[in-house]
Amino acid sequence: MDYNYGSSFTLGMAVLAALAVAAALLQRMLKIEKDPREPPFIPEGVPYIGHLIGMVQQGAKYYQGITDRLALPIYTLRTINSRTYVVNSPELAAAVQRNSKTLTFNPIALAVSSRMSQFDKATVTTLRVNMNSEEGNWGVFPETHDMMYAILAPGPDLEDMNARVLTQLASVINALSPRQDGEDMKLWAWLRHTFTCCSSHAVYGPENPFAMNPELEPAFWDFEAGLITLLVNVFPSITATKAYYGREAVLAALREYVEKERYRTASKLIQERIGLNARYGFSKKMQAHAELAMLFGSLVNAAPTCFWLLVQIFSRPWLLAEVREEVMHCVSQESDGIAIVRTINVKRLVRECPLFNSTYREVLRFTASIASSRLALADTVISSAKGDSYLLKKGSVIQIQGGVIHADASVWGEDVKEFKPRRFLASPSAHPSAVSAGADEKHQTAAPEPKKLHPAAFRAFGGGSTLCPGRHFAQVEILSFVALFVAGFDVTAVDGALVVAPEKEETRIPLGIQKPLTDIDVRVKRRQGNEEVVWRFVN
Ligand code: HEM
Repeated sequence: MDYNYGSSFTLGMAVLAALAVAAALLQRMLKIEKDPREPPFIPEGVPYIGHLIGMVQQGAKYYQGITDRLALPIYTLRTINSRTYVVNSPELAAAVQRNSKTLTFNPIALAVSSRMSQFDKATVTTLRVNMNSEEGNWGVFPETHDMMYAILAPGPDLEDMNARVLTQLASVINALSPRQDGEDMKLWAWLRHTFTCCSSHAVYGPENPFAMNPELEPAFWDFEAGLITLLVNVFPSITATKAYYGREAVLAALREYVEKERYRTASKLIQERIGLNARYGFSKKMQAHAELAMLFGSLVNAAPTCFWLLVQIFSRPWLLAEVREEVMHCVSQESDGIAIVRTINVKRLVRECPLFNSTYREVLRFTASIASSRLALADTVISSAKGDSYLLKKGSVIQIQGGVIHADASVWGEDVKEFKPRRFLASPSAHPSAVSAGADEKHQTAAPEPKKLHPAAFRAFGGGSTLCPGRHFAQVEILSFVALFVAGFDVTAVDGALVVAPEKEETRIPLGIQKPLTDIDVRVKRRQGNEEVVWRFVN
């Protein structure tokens, strides 16, 4: 007995000792040296993983909750043995963007895209070479970046893409019935379909994957809806079934697109992308997989932005009347003896319609709660013009929380929660205090000397070296489409009442413009005198 007791006691002691040593080792491994110059650490409920649980469970709301409690311009969240710095102020966002040599996006892009696009090992190795331009401007990442920004900047290549999308959009709208009683439709579903077809035609050409495989569209949107769970990558075929099979279908269609060289009729952007990846030795399969992220980026934001812009304008008669007046100045008319042709001048829409463009930007402020991410390649001190400075340690992730900045009353004014079409009226960077407080939204006017809004405060397109290169194309497709509705159509509820904006879908981790939570039924009717009009765009 004694012997047995003694041996189990000894065994118990040994196990306890082993556990104690393991715990001490673990604690040492997980210990992170805090530097007083770092942004303040936010205590976590559960040691090491409390913030991770919060981020996964609450997503964007977790960050907003911390800001509501503490209102810090920047803070640190400890995540196991690493840290995430969360940036909430435009001044510090600009400072992060300025330090683009050490605070870079590409390692994060590589991690996400290799998972999303299922790159093989050889491709990941190729992508990694000189990824951060350490040895000059070569390598897949640096060259793709420069090529895309050049092609999508104002110039002949962009004009070509614009012309392609405008022809498509006009033909969809011209096909709308001239019947007296109009056409009823589910607005979100219709816009999503229209933009999937027209934008992919403009970017990927007439033989784009959706044109060749009409059943692909629902598969693509299944993939889009479940992307975050898919990226977590824990038994994705079970945990994110629809997204998983959606991605499989899109990847198969992209492989066929590359295999059959259907990109030969695509925009210069896609021809150059595929050519560049081929030069760097990507297999045909990987050239196709690399297009998944581009397809995603070019499709997911235009349709919801267009939805909100249409709904915000058509739900306010005063706004519709004023925007219509602006837009009609950009419309010319001729008759070919058979039909009346009305042409919308797109350049004038962008330059000469201040309220329309201000409403567009307010829609983006209101619905884009996107975070920009960077990885610290070296210890970096960032300082704002206000004189505060912070140390960001090597190996940490930095997140600029666009949604939190877009909802910050100290940046936008006390009316930050309201949708104010005139908010951006005084100038693209005018401070919203330009809008006289107290007046109703119709009668607000731009003040004579508006306080400047910080250039990094408007975050719908990100900022710095990763500022969305597609923003010019997006502006043209969205403004043109909505302008045509404003000029030639009435959009109401099916009973003729004003349309009412639905709630926004509160996805936990928004990857783009928030979508409507529910679709709305609308009646689209040609305006009197426009029944037989053929619409065109000139770019
Ligand atoms: C309303 C529409 C759009 C919105 C709100 C939007 C927003 C964004 C945002 C937030 C980023 C990341 C910026 C960052 O991390 O700092 C981005 C990147 C990007 N966008 Fe857009 N985008 C839109 C339309 C488009 C379109 C139509 C295209 C292509 C034709 C496009 C192509 C891209 C590309 C290629 C990148 C990656 C840039 C890089 O890797 O550096 N976007 N966009």
